Amino acid sequence: MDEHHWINSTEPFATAAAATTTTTTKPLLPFSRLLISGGAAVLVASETCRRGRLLLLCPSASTASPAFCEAFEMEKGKDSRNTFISTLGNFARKCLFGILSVGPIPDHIAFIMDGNRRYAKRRDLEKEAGHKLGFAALMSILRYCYELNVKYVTIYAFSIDNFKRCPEEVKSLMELIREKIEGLIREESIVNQYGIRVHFIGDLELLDEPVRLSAERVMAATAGNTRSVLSVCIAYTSTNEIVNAVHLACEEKWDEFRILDSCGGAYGLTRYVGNGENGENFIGLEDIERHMYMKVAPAPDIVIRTSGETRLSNFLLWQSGHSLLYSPSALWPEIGLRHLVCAILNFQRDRSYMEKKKKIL
Ligand SMILES: CC(C)=CCC/C(C)=C/CC/C(C)=C/COP(=O)(O)OP(=O)(O)O
Repeated sequence: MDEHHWINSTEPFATAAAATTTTTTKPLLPFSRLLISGGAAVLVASETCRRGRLLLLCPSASTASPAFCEAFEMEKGKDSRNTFISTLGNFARKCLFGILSVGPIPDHIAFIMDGNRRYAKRRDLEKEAGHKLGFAALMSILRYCYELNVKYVTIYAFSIDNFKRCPEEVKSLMELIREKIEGLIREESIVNQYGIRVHFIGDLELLDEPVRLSAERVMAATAGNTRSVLSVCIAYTSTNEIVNAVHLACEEKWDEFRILDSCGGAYGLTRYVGNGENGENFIGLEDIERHMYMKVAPAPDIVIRTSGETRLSNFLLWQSGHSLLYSPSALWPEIGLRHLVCAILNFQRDRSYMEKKKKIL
């Protein structure tokens, strides 16, 4: 085999097309390997082979050298082994989920994705690579959640405090987030596969325009999806959410108050400020909850924070008063099926304990 070239693309056809002009030596996408041998160029990507789309770039495959053909056959063999293992894995996961579903499945799981940069640092990678791997981990975990019929998933993607990071990091993270947001509505995306409605939660005005526009596009495109809900908290903190909700609730009441008062007889004043027993609270719990960004989902049953941290870091403070907290020591890119299963088992144990306790009381 003469040469191996690595190329940076997830699109097989785009990759193949790009391969004629662009190659780099960095293995950015381990699955995509371009073998150039004996005048034949073939895209040998496990992903691609699995979907049966193997692309020959040479004018005729018969021009390929024996070395090339041998390498090609080896890749095909490896691929069928991988397919077998992944089919077996899917089957085992289905069985496991069937057993788990005998007990109660949480309606809503929230994730604080912590540890992308530490993961990158430990492996001598760029921070951005850590975030990319974090996104890949997120996609797997979302798939497991939706396979388990978890109706609501919420993720902490970017806090208002994260804007204080160095400008280059914020810029590259925002660019990555924009790219990933756009990807959410591609045909083959998990959002389309599982009919997920996506909400972006937070003070979206703080985002750069391209990111905000992408978020709005995704919200509009998925507004008709009803199977599950994904809430992406971005430019979000709980304190900001609460202050904003109180502010909107006050404005709403103030408008009502003015309308009532304009009818004469200080009607608004009597109703809200109080007249003996008839007086109502100016602002009640429901008035605030109606204006929370997170009104799109019930309170989370479980909050999972990776990297062993047990702080909430200004995430869903209003909503998580009764949530079970689960904090595996794995960094976010390392999160996997076992962590999700452990969290759900903890939830099921806690639920049955709470039910027993209620009966005793
Ligand atoms: C759907 C969508 C757009 C998702 C965005 C996904 C994504 C990868 C967001 C980055 C989240 C983030 C700041 C993680 C925390 O790691 P950290 O930087 O705090 O790492 P550290 O804890 O090691 O410092």
